[in-house]
Amino acid sequence: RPLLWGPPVARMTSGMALAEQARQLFDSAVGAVQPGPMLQRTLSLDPSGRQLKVRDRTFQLRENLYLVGFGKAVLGMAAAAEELLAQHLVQGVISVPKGIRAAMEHAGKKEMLLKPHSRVQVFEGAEDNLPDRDALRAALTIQQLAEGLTADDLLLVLISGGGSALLPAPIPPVTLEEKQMLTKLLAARGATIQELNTIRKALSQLKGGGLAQAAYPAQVISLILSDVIGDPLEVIASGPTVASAHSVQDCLHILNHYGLRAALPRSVKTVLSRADSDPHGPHTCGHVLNVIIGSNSLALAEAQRQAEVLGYHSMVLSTAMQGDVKRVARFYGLLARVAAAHLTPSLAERPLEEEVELHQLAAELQLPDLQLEEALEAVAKAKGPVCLLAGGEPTVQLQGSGKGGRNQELALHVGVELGRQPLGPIDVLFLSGGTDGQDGPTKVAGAWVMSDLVSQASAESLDIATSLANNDSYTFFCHFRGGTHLLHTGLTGTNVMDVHLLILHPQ
Ligand SMILES: Nc1ncnc2c1ncn2[C@@H]1O[C@H](COP(=O)(O)OP(=O)(O)OP(=O)(O)O)[C@@H](O)[C@H]1O
Ligand SMILES: O=C(O)[C@H](O)CO
Repeated sequence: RPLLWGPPVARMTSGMALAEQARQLFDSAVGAVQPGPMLQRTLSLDPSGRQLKVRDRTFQLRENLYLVGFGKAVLGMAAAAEELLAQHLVQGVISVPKGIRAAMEHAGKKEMLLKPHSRVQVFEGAEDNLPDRDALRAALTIQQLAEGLTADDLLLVLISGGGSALLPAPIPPVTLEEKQMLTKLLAARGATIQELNTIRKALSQLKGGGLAQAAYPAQVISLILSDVIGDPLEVIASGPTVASAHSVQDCLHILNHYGLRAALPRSVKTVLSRADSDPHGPHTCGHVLNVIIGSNSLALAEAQRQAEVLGYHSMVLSTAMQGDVKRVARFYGLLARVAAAHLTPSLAERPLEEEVELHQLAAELQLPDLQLEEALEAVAKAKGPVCLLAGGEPTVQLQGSGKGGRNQELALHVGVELGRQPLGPIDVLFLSGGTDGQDGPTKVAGAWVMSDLVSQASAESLDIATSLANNDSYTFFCHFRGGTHLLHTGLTGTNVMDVHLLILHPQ
């Protein structure tokens, strides 16, 4: 790929060349949160091979190491952990998504696969991110392993997004089907991941610190790849190694809010009413070390570094992008317009109205870590190509029956927004991609657009409004310019939400 390492950015002008660079930046973000490098950064063995260092803590190894894991990125994490610690590993059990081994083999990603004689037993389950019988079998095997440990043992727990569905262990008499149904209903009614996981914790034996308690008195080291904004330990995969702080009142409030309280199965009511009188109270986790080993901000930091190597002035705007994709797209459209005017103050009039709307929208979106002022100041000083980065997980209100994902839908909306405003002599590119490589139920990670999207689409007789109304962004991008605006990465083996890139390149 000569373009990727080709001439400096200042001499690159064509859209495809910019797209190549955007793709390179996206790849560098994903590369920073690959399981192998992340584990190697976190774990190290002393020269005798008998002491395991995890950040600033040390643990004695004497063939006493066990491993469990659950989540979409856990196969590669387990492979990397076994590579490093094989001589001490007694036994392991992981629960990973259905078909992931075949997909990784197919993609030639050997580093994501366990060796043929691995001591780690693999369960695949939770198709469509819903708990199922296979995931239940995995959870019971993990629970048995944890319960059999002694004070001399060390349990390494590998956790990533998707872990909740891959570790279902409902508290009797709640059944798997009841839990599945409740999870589905809450998700369909728009419950946030915090709300969803509060309910999951209340109904589970292993979530909310339950796994850590099952492993007691063994020492527990939990290595966590975050797929939740703000990296809250108790929310990611429903915090199986984190003391739980939710109350029954919280659960009832959530169930009420989504109109589910009246129709609750008797079993769920029974478990919730018992929780209030639990004599042991919340789990304690003094024997646990929880470590976040990767997150969206780590991925963005690497993309920012890489952008600067390529000659861009680069800034991270936010790692907490959330809210409806249409509003997030409007935000990026306005930002592009205002930033473009800052880059060419002599040519463009200052877009005061847009600036006011941009700040209003930023306040409404409530992005806790947004660096808008700082970014605009940096752009004003830049006098050259600029790359603004953000991450998070906007939401799509599904109305149509088309095929798409939130990244492709966001990119399509941003393309429309970019077409609304004069941007002056500046090439603008926006890219949105899911770091797991799979945007919704499609085979691509996302898409990229430039400010000529609307005119190009109409030249190709493609109707953007209809595609958007039907949530059909994937079909749109498959046709648009022969599919060249789709971001094909294949499954990446990691998962730290989405990455957004806004490039402004003076012509
Ligand atoms: N046709 C569609 N158009 C746009 N978005 C869609 C469409 N179908 C599904 N989605 C969105 O895809 C998302 C689910 O896909 P995906 O599995 O990538 O996300 P996820 O559940 O957040 O998992 P992860 O955190 O691993 O990315 C939901 O947010 C859903 O609204
Ligand atoms: O598994 C889960 O609960 C979600 O992916 C959030 O971590």
